[in-house]
Amino acid sequence: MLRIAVPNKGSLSEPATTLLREAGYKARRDSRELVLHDSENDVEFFFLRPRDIAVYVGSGTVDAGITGRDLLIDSGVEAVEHRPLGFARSRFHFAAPPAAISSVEGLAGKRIATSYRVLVEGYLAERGVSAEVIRLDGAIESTVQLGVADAVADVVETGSTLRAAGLATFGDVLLESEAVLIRPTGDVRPGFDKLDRRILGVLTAREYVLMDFDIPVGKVDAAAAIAPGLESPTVSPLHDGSWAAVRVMVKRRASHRIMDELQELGARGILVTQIHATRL
Ligand SMILES: Nc1ncnc2c1ncn2[C@@H]1O[C@H](COP(=O)(O)OP(=O)(O)OP(=O)(O)O)[C@@H](O)[C@H]1O
Ligand SMILES: O=P(O)(O)OC[C@H]1O[C@H](OP(=O)(O)OP(=O)(O)O)[C@H](O)[C@@H]1O
Ligand SMILES: [Mg+2]
Repeated sequence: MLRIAVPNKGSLSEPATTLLREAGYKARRDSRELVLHDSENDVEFFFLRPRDIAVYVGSGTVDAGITGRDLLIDSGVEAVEHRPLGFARSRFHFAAPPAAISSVEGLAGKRIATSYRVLVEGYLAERGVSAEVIRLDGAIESTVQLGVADAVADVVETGSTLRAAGLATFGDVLLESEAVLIRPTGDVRPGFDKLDRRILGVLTAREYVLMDFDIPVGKVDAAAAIAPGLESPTVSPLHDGSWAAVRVMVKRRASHRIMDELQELGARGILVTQIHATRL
């Protein structure tokens, strides 16, 4: 039975649960449930703190886990980042009051508050900057105002938390993070590939839509040039022999541009349908 660690709280928890549900796994009914046995799919889910998940996977206690890339790196453990999952995207930045510090070199001798000590100390060491790193659990942006730090190093998504605290980022982005599927180093555990295929099926379905349209037969080639599909479009004859029905997968992001172009070409009855799962 495959043992999978899933975030029980925070930004990762809900999207991870949704992904697994869409991949056909049993969902927990109560957010206090810590273990969920899905006998139909021969897997067991352990709901754990996202920061601890890398540790359980790294030690091989569980066979797979979902966590953040930043948390995996900060844990310092060795585990394989097997697949990015496209949610909980964030950037990791230094920030300080704009007039006070504006470069990484300017951090020398200063106090930096962060929840990601290993990540920050690694970055500073690489650049030969010596500073005091203060490890705190959260609300990092408040530490400068509270006088316990001169700068922070934290997760930024929209930047509104930083702005509200009167801080501005400086230097390079330390890390681009998102949720990732991780596994222990060494041989892939039995059942892992099936989990991975199911997840990939859902991620691909989210990326594509199905497009149907009718087009005069003489314009099918031009339509296929606009929307070539993955292999090639499915073309079916209409009862009126001068028209054809075409079905094709297109990238969700491109779907409106493609509809514009097909309509200009002479396509009619263009329909876009959501795909729930795929195996390509
Ligand atoms: N506002 C955010 N937007 C996007 N991703 C975020 C945000 N905050 C945290 N993350 C990401 O979510 C992952 C989990 O972070 P963490 O465990 O700190 O949870 P959290 O969402 O901050 O919840 P909490 O701090 O309440 O426990 C990390 O990979 C982090 O980069
Ligand atoms: O750039 P923004 O969109 O403002 O998001 C970034 C903020 O979100 C997270 O905080 P969270 O809400 O998890 O609180 P925490 O600091 O207690 O972890 C993160 O630690 C930042 O503070
Ligand atoms: Mg947080």
